Amino acid sequence: MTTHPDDSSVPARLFDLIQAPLRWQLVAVGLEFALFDRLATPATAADLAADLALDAGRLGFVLDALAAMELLVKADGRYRLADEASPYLRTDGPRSLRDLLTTLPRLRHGDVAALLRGETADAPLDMTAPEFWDRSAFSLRSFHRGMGAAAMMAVLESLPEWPSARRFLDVGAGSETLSLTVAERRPDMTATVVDLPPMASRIAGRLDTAGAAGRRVAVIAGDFNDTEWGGGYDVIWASLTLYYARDLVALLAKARRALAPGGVFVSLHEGLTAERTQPETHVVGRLAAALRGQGRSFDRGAIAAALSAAGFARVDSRDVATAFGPFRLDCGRG
Ligand SMILES: C[S@@+](CC[C@H](N)C(=O)[O-])C[C@H]1O[C@@H](n2cnc3c(N)ncnc32)[C@H](O)[C@@H]1O
Repeated sequence: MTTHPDDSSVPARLFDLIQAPLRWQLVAVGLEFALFDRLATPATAADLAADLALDAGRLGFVLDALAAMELLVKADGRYRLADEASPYLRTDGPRSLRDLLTTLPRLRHGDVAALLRGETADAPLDMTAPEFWDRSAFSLRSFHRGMGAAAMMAVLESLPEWPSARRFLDVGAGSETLSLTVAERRPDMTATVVDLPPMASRIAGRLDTAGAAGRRVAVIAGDFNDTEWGGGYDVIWASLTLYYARDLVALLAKARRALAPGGVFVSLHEGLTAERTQPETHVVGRLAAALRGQGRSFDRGAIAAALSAAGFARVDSRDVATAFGPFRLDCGRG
């Protein structure tokens, strides 16, 4: 979707950046006007403009630009949602990223100059408000359904312990999606998620309507630092959540105690390198949060070192490429 994908020279990258905010705005406009849902069936700009009370000529420019980005296909003057984009951009798509796309930019984008000057350009997040947790839950579920769970399942299914695993624990799960996928794919397994009470209640609500697989997923509501997790887990998973450990080594030691003999603790987090200037996805993506005083990224090797300090006899680490950036996988055994 970039102008010159083969040219990574500085001028080409700078020129491309002029377009980047426009690309994002086009997607945002597509969501705001439900263009992607409407174009599940082909329509002309005039058809759509009449429905939306917009000017057909101007709408045509927007639709052409979305077609240039290969999110729409234009043929004989009619536009339709590209097949490849459909599961992600339709509201009812099985992997709809709509909730993620409408919430995450509010956190990631910001007035960098104002934040740099120390002016608080945005209202602080109110973690006591139900709306905060609703938005987080919708955003995380969308992230997990659209891309997170697929990448995480690929990691889990690559573990040598996975075929014989029976009990799975997801610490700081954020949604039921990963555990439900485990339960659906593996009728011989049960899963447990731990999350803070407001998130746990939203997860439990979804599981209630998730049928037989949902009944094999248990929810523990509480702060993972203090709550009892039970024990005997074959695989304990923690992704993008260890920032909230009060004492990382103590939390990992707790995970180790909760493992069954032969079990494995698996962490998937960024691992910053090059003096915290790489990978770009995480450094730039988390810039606004960092400027708001919420910078929480791990350095590469930090989790592996904490696993050793927590008593794991064997720690293996490798890089994992995902649609949402490069990550470091750290596994603790023994
Ligand atoms: C960024 S999300 C990550 C969700 C998911 N693991 C993933 O990889 O996408 C962090 C999750 O950790 C949960 N969390 C944060 N602090 C927690 C704590 N002290 N105890 C339990 N869960 C916590 C949040 O509610 C949220 O669901």
